[in-house]
Amino acid sequence: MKKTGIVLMNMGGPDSLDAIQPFLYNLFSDHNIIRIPRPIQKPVAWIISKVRAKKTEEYYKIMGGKSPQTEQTLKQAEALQRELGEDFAVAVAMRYWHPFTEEAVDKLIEEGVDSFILLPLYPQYSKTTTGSSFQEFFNVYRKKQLKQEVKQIDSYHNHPLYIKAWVENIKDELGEDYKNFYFLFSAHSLPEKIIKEGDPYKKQIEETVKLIMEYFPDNRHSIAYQSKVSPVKWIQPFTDEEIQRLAREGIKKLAVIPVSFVCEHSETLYELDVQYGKLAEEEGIKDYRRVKTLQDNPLFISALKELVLKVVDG
Ligand SMILES: C=CC1=C(C)c2cc3[nH]c(cc4nc(cc5[nH]c(cc1n2)c(C)c5CCC(=O)O)C(CCC(=O)O)=C4C)c(C)c3C=C
Ligand SMILES: [Fe+2]
Ligand SMILES: [Fe+2]
Repeated sequence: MKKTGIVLMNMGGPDSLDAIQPFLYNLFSDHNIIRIPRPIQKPVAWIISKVRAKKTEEYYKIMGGKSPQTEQTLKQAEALQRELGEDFAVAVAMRYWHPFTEEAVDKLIEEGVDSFILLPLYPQYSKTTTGSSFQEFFNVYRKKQLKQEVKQIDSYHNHPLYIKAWVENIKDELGEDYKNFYFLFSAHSLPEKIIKEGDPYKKQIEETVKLIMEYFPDNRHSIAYQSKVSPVKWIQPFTDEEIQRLAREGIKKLAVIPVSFVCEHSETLYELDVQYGKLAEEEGIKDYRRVKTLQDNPLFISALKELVLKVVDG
């Protein structure tokens, strides 16, 4: 019987306070995410990770000492495995922390898979995220001299079930009162240069938002970008500045929708909930809500299943 290996790709997050610096070192060593001249990338990554770890530690402490990303991604993998059944084997491949891509590939080889499907947990494609995970997979694939067929799913920012999962989470959070909320979609920002080089990420975010808003024709909305890291120019408006602008406009009921994320981590639990929740309160926004990420929402897991089956049917 043939078996297909699903490589469920995500960023990964520190699973303890001690893991923060090595996690950051792996991240800053990646030329796809931050372009430091190659000969000095690793030593510079070591220095930046040492410095940044101190700041980052503060918010992982508030989150209970670790990122919940790994646990939630493993839950998504279990749910997808149940949906797909025994002709498939699902393994999680994290880019910057355990379980790493090589661990996922070893697990799938042990399970005897005949082919691989690469499935990123990034609905919108960016070469900094999905592109980097694909590259890492092919590094491992070449190193192990594998021969199995590989297919990849680049993005699914407009998949109807992915859109419906967001609609469901928004209505679950806001209830009957949803019509009275301003919707602020917050996506991870990127250096402007990457978009100018042709990265489809921003266009795909805009399309996801347009499709979600077809279900909410009477709500006002806008898009903003969060989590700028380096001193270069990043895509704007920034989420905190947009919250301040909306407060000045007199918005009192604000729903923030973390549209580029499918599980919880520092960008949602610390930045959106703690930092921007406080900012919204200070700015006079009376009802600030943050819609939860999709995690193992059955509609989202069905979207992933459909994407896989479409590739298999080919
Ligand atoms: C250095 C530049 C970075 C780019 C470009 C970038 C793009 C990018 N990131 C995500 C999603 C996540 N990033 C997360 C953490 C994180 N990202 C960067 C840097 C860049 N990201 C850093 C330094 C960190 C560590 C935290 C910090 O020090 O601020 C996470 C959370 C990990 C966790 O806590 O579990 C996510 C998720 C996307 C989607 C993206 C581009 C589209
Ligand atoms: Fe990031
Ligand atoms: Fe980030």
